[in-house]
Amino acid sequence: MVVLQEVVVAAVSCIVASIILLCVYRLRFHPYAKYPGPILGKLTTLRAAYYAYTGDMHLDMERCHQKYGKFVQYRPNAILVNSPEAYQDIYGNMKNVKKAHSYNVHGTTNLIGIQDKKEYAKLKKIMQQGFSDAANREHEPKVIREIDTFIKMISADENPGNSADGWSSPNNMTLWCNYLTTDVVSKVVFTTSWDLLTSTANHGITDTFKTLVRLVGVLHQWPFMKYHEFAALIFLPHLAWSAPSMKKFALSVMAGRYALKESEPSIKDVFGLFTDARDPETGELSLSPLDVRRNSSNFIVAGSDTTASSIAASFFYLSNNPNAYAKVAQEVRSAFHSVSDIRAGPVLNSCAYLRAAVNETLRMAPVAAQPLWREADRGGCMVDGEIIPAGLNVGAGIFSLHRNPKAFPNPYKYDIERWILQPGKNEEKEKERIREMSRSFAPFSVGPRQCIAKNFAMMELLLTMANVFFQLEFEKVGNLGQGKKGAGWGREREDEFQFKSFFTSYMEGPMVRFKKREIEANRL
Ligand code: HEM
Repeated sequence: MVVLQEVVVAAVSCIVASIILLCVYRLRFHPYAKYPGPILGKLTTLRAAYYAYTGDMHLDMERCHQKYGKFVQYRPNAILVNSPEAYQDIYGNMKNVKKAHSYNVHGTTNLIGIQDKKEYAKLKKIMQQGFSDAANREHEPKVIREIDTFIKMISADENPGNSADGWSSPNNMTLWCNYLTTDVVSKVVFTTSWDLLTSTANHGITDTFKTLVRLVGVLHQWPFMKYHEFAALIFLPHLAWSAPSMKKFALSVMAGRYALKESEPSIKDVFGLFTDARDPETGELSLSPLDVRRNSSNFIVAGSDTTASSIAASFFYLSNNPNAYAKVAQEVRSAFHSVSDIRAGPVLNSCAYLRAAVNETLRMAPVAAQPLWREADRGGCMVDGEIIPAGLNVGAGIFSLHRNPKAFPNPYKYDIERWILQPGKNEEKEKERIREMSRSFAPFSVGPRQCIAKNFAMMELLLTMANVFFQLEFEKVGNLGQGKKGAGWGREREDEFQFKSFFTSYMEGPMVRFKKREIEANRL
């Protein structure tokens, strides 16, 4: 009995001593110990996991920068750096960094999760064809068809809440934008979709996506990546269900796509492009069926809530800012003569206020607001004048970057004019001002691992908002989604759209009602 007691005491002492030694090492001798940061963050990565879980990580990072400065030790092995220079040093081209080990959570053969640069280059060569300029031109009619349905649904006359003056009943735009973008991206990738805009049968998928990106966000901060699936089941069962649920939804849409291909062998889509891709040297298929499935499903997740949140945020900010609304409305309504004119191209590109409104929305509500961790490669790297030793993580938050008052004066204000050349001022200086500001603007990230479908996403955003402005009037109803007094640090500004920073962001609302404008609304 005494022997057992001694063994237990010795074991406990060893554990306590190891923990104390680890704490001393992390606080005093770790290469990152010299940077300021929250004590708990220096000791354990679970602090970051907690903020990823609550969805307040973007605010916590911003608060840390305000308290500790540009460099913050946010986790034992990871620092955050907040400056435009640091952003380019970490994410720009030809940098000696790779994606952090935590990206394994996406799967090691999934484009977004690949660490190895050679393997990544091989896969990217195939996948970027799916969203090249030529491919986007082919996708455009599919996008427009879904936007047509979206507009019909949000402004539906048969809506029982419609008032006599033609306004629809209020729509929760986070939900409707998710239905739109999920239908768009699944049509583009698989030719078929769950028809979320017109049927409620699969509306559960939005909850699956939301839970999945929350789970992935937490696991990105999890201490032991090797056992992340097991850890998720034990510690986060209320989130872990989303992975098998996502697989089920993906398989159902793929089954629909196979059936369609039987009856219409000529269909062309991104899934087909991935399936048929061949290695130019061997002539063998480049991707296994499993990798095609995983990557295609990943495109659905990556391409739905991101664009949905950006469109929902556009509705929030434009309905909250009458001057911006009026300028975009006037511009769009005079640029196009009919609905069928609204296409990607020079006229859409000439809508400076529309683009300014979208840019300003992406600045205020960036959808990738968690730190996108990178790992210094062999030999280390330099970030804003500091040496990052090999193997350690470094990151910069897009949310903090977009609120840097040096780059964006009055950063909490939604101000589309900041993106417009101001009349009466020196044009060259104005262009330089906007160029300089754009160095701190990175909603799609920058460099080799920036969003692969950035141009597609911008096309979808601009086409959606141009069509809405051309065909409808809209106004906000109530306060859903906005900041309010007592809501906690960073959540009190009433004119700011609030979101949860999971791996991608999640919002609620705004509630918006619509009224049809009197125009010729038939596509030619
Ligand atoms: C407004 C909409 C969007 C925003 C703001 C956005 C933003 C981003 C950001 C910041 C990244 C970098 C992530 C990282 O470093 O871990 C990224 C990567 C990615 N995005 Fe997007 N995205 C959007 C829409 C889309 C769409 C529509 C698709 C697909 C149809 C897509 C597919 C991807 C993929 C596959 C990656 C991984 C690329 C890689 O690792 O090389 N995104 N996106």
